Amino acid sequence: MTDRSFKVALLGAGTVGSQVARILTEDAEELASRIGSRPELIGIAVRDTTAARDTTVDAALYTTDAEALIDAADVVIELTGGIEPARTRILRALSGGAAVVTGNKALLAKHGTELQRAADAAGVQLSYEAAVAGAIPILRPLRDSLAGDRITRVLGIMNGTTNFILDAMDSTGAQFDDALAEAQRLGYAEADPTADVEGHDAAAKAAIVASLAFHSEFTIDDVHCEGIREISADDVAAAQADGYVIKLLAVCELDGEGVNIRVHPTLIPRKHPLASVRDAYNAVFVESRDAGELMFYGPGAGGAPTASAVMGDFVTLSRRKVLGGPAIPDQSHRNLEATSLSRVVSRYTVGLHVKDKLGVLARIAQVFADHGISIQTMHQTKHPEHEAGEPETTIRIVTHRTTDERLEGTLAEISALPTVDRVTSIIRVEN
Ligand SMILES: NC(=O)c1ccc[n+]([C@@H]2O[C@H](COP(=O)([O-])OP(=O)(O)OC[C@H]3O[C@@H](n4cnc5c(N)ncnc54)[C@H](O)[C@@H]3O)[C@@H](O)[C@H]2O)c1
Ligand SMILES: N[C@@H](CCO)C(=O)O
Ligand code: NA
Repeated sequence: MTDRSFKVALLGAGTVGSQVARILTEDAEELASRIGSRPELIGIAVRDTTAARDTTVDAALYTTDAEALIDAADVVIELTGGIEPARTRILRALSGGAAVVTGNKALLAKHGTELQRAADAAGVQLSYEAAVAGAIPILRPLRDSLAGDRITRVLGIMNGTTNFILDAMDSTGAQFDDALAEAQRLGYAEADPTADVEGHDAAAKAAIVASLAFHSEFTIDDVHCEGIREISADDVAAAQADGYVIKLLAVCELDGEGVNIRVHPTLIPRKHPLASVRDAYNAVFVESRDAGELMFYGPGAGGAPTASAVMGDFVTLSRRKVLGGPAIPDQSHRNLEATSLSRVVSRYTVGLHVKDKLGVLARIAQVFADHGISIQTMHQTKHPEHEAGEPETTIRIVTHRTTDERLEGTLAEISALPTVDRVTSIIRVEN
């Protein structure tokens, strides 16, 4: 079997692409045995062929002519990132009959349907395990291992940078800015960490996960997204005092006839399995009708770990190519709609900065009651006796379950009270 070969084109030789090139080169024999045919790396598309690179990879493979490479390939591995020209190149590969592996979450979360339709039309495989939670096998478990079950909810820590920051704040009491600087120093965060910190990276991954878990088509525009920039050391300390840890969670859950998809900072009990996910690790917690609760854990980023996921897809679809099995077509037959956040029911912690005066607490509690929100706990920080001026204090309220809409109305009224200075934080609580 291994005397036959097939042609592989790699697009991009950055953090992940360079690791894929290394594995394709170093493990050529082993891969040929696993696939049953020899993968021949015919070229690596880069922007600059003269840049310094890994010497284990044949320098003659680098080219700037991505299109010629794609047209000659049986399998295309896209690791350049961004929307264009990645989208056009993947469509070109698929329509030309090449199978495609990509880790491009930004592209999939925007144009996944278009790419899947192009793959279906050509009868070729499109695989993207690396796009969500790096090395962690999560997309194929959702699509294949759980194909006979019914998933009800997925909770995920799907961004390594923000988990590193929140973990540093939790374990050292660091402020957000200092933890972010440390994440940048260690190379976890991008030079421009906006997509990580604002939750957009996790939102793209949530859209991809929700599409597979609920057999429907969702894009990043269907995801409600809040980042972690507003989380303070005080929020983290208050969560700790109550037995919680703050994580940036991606939540995808059945909501009536639809699916609610959201990314936001969340308090989770310290005994929840997701609470123990430290540093830049990722984890995805899946709840389903028959399997019950499953957790997938591991490195969610980095060159070699992400290359492992790319290679897993590569070997799997190459085997299918060699053995002649059909590609797995689009699985979005349920056509569920994304639902609005306003009716999602959740518990909340609310921080308020207020005047420390007779009747303030009672007045605030009354507004919650007027809006039908039940308070679980209310905690007031002791005012330092030595401070000059009108005494002020911080109160922290944990609510029972309510809707986002109802909480918004309550806080609008509370913010307008003359004794209330400002709402310092609103964080959801997950059980
Ligand atoms: N780095 C990770 O931890 C990680 C994890 C999961 C998924 N991903 C995804 O994998 C992909 C690659 O990520 P990365 O970290 O290797 O990025 P990177 O920026 O390190 O590498 C991308 C490379 O592609 C090159 N490139 C960009 N446009 C090109 C073009 N038009 N033609 C040829 N080359 C071009 C760049 O010069 C760069 O060398 C992205 O889609 C990313 O979202 C990365
Ligand atoms: N910036 C991403 C890389 C992996 O997708 C993260 O921090 O998780
Ligand atoms: Na993965």
